[in-house]
Amino acid sequence: MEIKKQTNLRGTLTVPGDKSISHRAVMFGSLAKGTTCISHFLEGADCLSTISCFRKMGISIERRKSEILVHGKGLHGLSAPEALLDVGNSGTTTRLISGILAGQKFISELDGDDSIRTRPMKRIVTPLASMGADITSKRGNGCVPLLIHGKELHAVHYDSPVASAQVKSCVLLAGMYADGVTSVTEPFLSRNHTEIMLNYFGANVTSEGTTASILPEPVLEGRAVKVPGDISSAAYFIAAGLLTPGSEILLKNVGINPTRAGMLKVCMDMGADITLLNQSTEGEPTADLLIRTSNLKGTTVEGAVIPTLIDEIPMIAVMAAFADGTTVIRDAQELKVKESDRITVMVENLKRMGADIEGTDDGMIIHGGKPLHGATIDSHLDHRVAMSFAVAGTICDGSMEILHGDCVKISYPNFYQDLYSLGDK
Ligand SMILES: O=C(O)C1=C[C@@H](OP(=O)(O)O)[C@@H](O)[C@H](O)C1
Ligand SMILES: C=C(OP(=O)(O)O)C(=O)O
Repeated sequence: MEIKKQTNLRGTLTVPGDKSISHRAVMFGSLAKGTTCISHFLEGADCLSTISCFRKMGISIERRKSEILVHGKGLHGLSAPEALLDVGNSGTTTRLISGILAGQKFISELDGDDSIRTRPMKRIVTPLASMGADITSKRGNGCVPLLIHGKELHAVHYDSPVASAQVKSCVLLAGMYADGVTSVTEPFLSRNHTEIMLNYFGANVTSEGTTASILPEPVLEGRAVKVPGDISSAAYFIAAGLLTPGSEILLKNVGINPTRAGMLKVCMDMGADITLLNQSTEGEPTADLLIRTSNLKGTTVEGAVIPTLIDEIPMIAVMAAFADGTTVIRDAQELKVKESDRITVMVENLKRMGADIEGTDDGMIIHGGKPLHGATIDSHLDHRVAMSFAVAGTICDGSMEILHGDCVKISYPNFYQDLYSLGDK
């Protein structure tokens, strides 16, 4: 994929629906009684993997032009899948569905692509096993393929060593099938979409600090879910708008849940001109984001903010390379176990562009403001890496090529069309 330089980004953009919320709407809709109607659903490959898994367990899911209809069968309505469940590239599908499958009365098997086959699943197998689940990593390496024999589950309190919404959600979902109150404490608060949406569907989830608890056997009712724009997708246009000279763009209806919106805080710390308009606090909070070209300066990104912007760090690293001064990113060791090792891959590719960057065990140190030029970038089939460098390519001089650039289909199928929709024609 060849990337062209752009100037004067102007206009309005609606980014695709939130990936995390789209996955959950399909899953919880499948376990609810009645029909769940999902609007602005993300038609990315990851969310389509979730649809395919639930269809294989007997759930009828209709894909209409502007909405998805999930005809749920209740908490105990899934049927044994005839074939293995293909989770594709999606960590969210794998970890959340495992919590559900652990409590079923049937056996199931999960497998996916080469990337998901390297991602750690012990982090969910350990708490699920403590609840009485029977899960085996078929290759004995703690990764998929996973074989799950559904069992009667016991309620536990789980102290998670990682701030991960996928681990938290997995345990809470298993807790729906347990014999008492199940709770999870995490070191920092991760995204709380599961807690919000399960309650909306009729479950009883309470949150106190970094602990979330769920009562068993909820009666979930089908609902209308309006998926907000994905702030992780908006991140590319926030960065492009801030860094491209002569820009003023409006990103409509973006989710700004505080457990997800750390990118906005970091941008403000870097000196960004961002205005929040039309804020709504009904359900998941949303706003329109007005982005204007800004002179950015370096900052420090660490601690509790990390889980609230974990997927945006590749884009933040690129912004930091264009900003003046030094940016330090710490406490982000989770980046090593995403679709690629995002510390190594960002450092390797930013160096190719001429950046002064160094990887650390848990992040990066970027001395910004060096002249950057186009390069051949290896996305390592990681959608966030491809999109971050595509944005970089619209700003820097010289030709930029992204290898395996089509991996953007995982979370943003129309990314390149949208990227070129705002610049001078
Ligand atoms: O729960 C979710 O929807 C997600 C949680 C995060 O993963 P972790 O839970 O592994 O941090 C994030 O990186 C992923 O893109 C989506
Ligand atoms: C890490 C990501 O997703 P997942 O864990 O669902 O594969 C991501 O989208 O950046």
